Amino acid sequence: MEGAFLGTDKQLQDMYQLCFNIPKIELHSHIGGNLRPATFLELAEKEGISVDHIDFYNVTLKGAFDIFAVVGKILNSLDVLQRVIREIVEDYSKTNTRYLELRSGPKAFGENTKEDYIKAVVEVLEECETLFPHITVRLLVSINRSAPMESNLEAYELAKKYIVDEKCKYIVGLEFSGNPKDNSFEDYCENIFNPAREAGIKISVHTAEIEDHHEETEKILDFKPDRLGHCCYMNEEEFKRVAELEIPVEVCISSNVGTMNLSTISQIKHIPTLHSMGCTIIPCCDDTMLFNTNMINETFELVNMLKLEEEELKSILNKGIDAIFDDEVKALLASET
Ligand SMILES: CNc1ncnc2c1ncn2[C@@H]1O[C@H](COP(=O)(O)O)[C@@H](O)[C@H]1O
Repeated sequence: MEGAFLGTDKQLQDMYQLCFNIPKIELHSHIGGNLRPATFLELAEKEGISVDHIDFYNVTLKGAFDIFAVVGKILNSLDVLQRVIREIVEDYSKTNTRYLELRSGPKAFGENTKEDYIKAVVEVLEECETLFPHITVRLLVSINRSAPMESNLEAYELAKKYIVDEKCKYIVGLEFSGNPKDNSFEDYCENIFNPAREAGIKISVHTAEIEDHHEETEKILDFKPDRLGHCCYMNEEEFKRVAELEIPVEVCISSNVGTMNLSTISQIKHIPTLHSMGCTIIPCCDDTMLFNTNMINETFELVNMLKLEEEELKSILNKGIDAIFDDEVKALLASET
């Protein structure tokens, strides 16, 4: 594998093959951003919703939230939700992803409640165990910074019910996401994240996805989530704290190129910085549909970005196993590698 970065065709092919073969884990994957493109177009047509305003070749942060607005209209029943999840799991399984933590905010469709949404996810994940036996799939319940507090409180109560009271193996934590321009992490600590932590619920937080959010970043690092997502716009002090606190970071290369308005992957600096400081980094897709990506691609781009040899890649992926939220599966995956 040595010299793969000089980039002869054979070396690149070998590295790509390795990125396919190597067992992968995905810890940052939003259901609403992972529809198959064909399914998205089929559903939009069925609902008579125009997608002409969407530029799929250049998805920026604004473009991403334009797409989520459309997804919110077409992903409008439990049947569609279950179909979408089945397709997502099948596609991840085909990329040799062995463990997948999906994330989503529960929604009420028509007569159905948000709890019905959670039940439908659990039901289809159970079904996927038979359909796609080589991949284990779990859910993080999203706390959405763009949604009203009441709606997030309901999502939290549901997460607590399924994780703590019912010990449902399919739901393994909370995550904080949504349009980073809306509200602040701190707004959700008193009613959601502090009690969640006390109840033993694991938490992943989108952090520094946009510029000049240092005040929020400080509060997030003070809280010390179990994992962070993105960390695109941190200053030196913040990177140092992530390293000292040993918080694993979900890194999403293709997504960052889009949301940071970059023209090439080589312009990404935060991932090499995190890596050079000894942080655990886990390559993830974020939204496969929006950023036209998959786990093989994200792994391959990480290898190129950090100029990794095969053993270094294995070591990064192995370290990531320790960051997954399902402790039982963690032990199983660790024993297999
Ligand atoms: C591009 N980077 C991102 N930054 C912040 N939040 C994101 C995101 N990508 C996705 N989401 C969050 O996930 C929701 C869609 O999935 P669900 O409807 O919950 O399944 C989006 O509406 C947004 O809140």
